[in-house]
Amino acid sequence: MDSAASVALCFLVRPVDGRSVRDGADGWEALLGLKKTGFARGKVVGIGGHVEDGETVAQAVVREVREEVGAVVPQTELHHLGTIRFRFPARPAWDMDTVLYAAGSWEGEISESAEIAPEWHGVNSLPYARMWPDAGYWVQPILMEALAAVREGTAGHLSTIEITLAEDNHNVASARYDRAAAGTEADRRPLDVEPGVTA
Ligand SMILES: Nc1[nH]c(=O)nc2c1ncn2[C@H]1C[C@H](O)[C@@H](COP(=O)(O)OP(=O)(O)OP(=O)(O)O)O1
Repeated sequence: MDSAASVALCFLVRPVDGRSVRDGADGWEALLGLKKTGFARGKVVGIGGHVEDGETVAQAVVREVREEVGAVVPQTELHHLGTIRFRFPARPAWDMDTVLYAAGSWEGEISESAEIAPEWHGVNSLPYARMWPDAGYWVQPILMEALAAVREGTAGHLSTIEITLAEDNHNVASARYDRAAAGTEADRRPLDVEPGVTA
């Protein structure tokens, strides 16, 4: 049985100061965070975390964003972008199935928490040297999907990404990125289902 943990991440995106929502990718930045505690401490990561018992995936990502960086994202503002399967063959307890979202609208100020120091980065100038080595395979393409969803409201593509970590649980053994055929707007709705239940 696949016992990977259920995790959800949300990329908040905004136009760079003085730029318009119609600008190309150079005019946009995304919220990442320096992990200060526990798993992946010292790495720059996406904002999010584990789905807890009794929560839907969408409820979990809203809660994690609020806990980690203080922003309140209405579930109606979540754009579903796809899923990443992180596999750690040398440490299967760390396996994660991670649902990806974007949001371009939220309430409250972004602020630091005990777990995360938030950092805005241009979507074309990501801090790869401070991220997981696998970030180079998937973060930028996912942010392009995020921009399409948030800026243009297009249905876009749902992505399925498979990252298998090397024996050191840090470097990449293999990476695969599949973009589904462009979906419908309905595919973009928040995944309002319990973890493990197929939407
Ligand atoms: N290879 C990898 N590359 C990457 O970029 N992010 C990864 C990754 N493997 C795991 N992650 C991310 C997905 C998820 O957001 C996070 C899980 O870390 P944590 O255990 O810290 O989760 P939580 O923030 O939920 O912690 P809790 O608050 O204890 O639930 O790590």
